[in-house]
Amino acid sequence: MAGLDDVFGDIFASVDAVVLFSPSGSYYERFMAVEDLDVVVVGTENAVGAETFVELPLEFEDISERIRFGLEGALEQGVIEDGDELACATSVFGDGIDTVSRVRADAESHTGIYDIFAKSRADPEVVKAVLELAIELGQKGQKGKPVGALFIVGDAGKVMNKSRPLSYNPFEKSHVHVGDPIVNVMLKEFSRLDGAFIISDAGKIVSAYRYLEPSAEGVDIPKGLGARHMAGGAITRDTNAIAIVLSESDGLVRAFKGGELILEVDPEAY
Ligand SMILES: Nc1ncnc2c1ncn2[C@@H]1O[C@H](COP(=O)(O)OP(=O)(O)OP(=O)(O)O)[C@@H](O)[C@H]1O
Ligand SMILES: [Mn+2]
Repeated sequence: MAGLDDVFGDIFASVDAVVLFSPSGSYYERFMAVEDLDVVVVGTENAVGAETFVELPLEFEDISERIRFGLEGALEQGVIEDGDELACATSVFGDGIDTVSRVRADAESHTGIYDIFAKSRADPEVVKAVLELAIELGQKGQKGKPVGALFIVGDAGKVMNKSRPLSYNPFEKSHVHVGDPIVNVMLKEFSRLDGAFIISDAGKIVSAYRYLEPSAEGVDIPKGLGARHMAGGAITRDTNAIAIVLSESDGLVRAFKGGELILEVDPEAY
């Protein structure tokens, strides 16, 4: 098989590190036995007790997302560097690792996605569901027309204290959660209406039609955007919530945390 090693070997020749996605213990040990090799383990938990570990809040189904997200986290934690050549090994079909992909770490492609998932108070599944919903709304609009929407996720008690109702709250006595298909239909329907959705750390829809009243002092938002983005950004400085905002005017989905814009994605690119 020397011939195949020559060809496939290019994938891992002279890499700076090997990144193992959720390896088994014995698989990890085999890499640790290789001299002078930097090994980074990425996964939802550090099941192998790896020295260098990057936590993924979710086991991403999409392989390129899984790798992109893992590398962004690894860059953030300083365990790899911009420009590093990496052999990323993950499972695509089975339980074990079956695929190697050579990827160059690129700090420029930083999306901020790691920050909103890994460092938020809210459950990562909830953040993901709301982000997906905003992206879907951005792609489809409401009956073909562009819509805007504002979702405030996490730290709901404090957010409620810094806001007031614009109208009766249709979620008042309900116990519904983001991610349920029926709830997503409701949220899309209500997105035509004014104000913000307030969502708890665990994903419960606490309220719709909420008018946010944070102090907006010193919050910077991109030029051309108005009150929705200002209110969304500012509430994340006053509380530990994150804001996910779909702009009706430019169609982009943005996320704010700690008063800062940390993620900007074009729904059409998904
Ligand atoms: N303080 C607030 N709290 C909750 N919702 C708000 C607040 N201010 C504005 N909105 C909502 O945002 C909508 C759009 O407002 P505006 O055009 O000023 O925002 P924007 O940042 O330019 O967003 P877009 O890009 O979607 O137009 C309003 O109709 C209202 O529903
Ligand atoms: Mn506007």
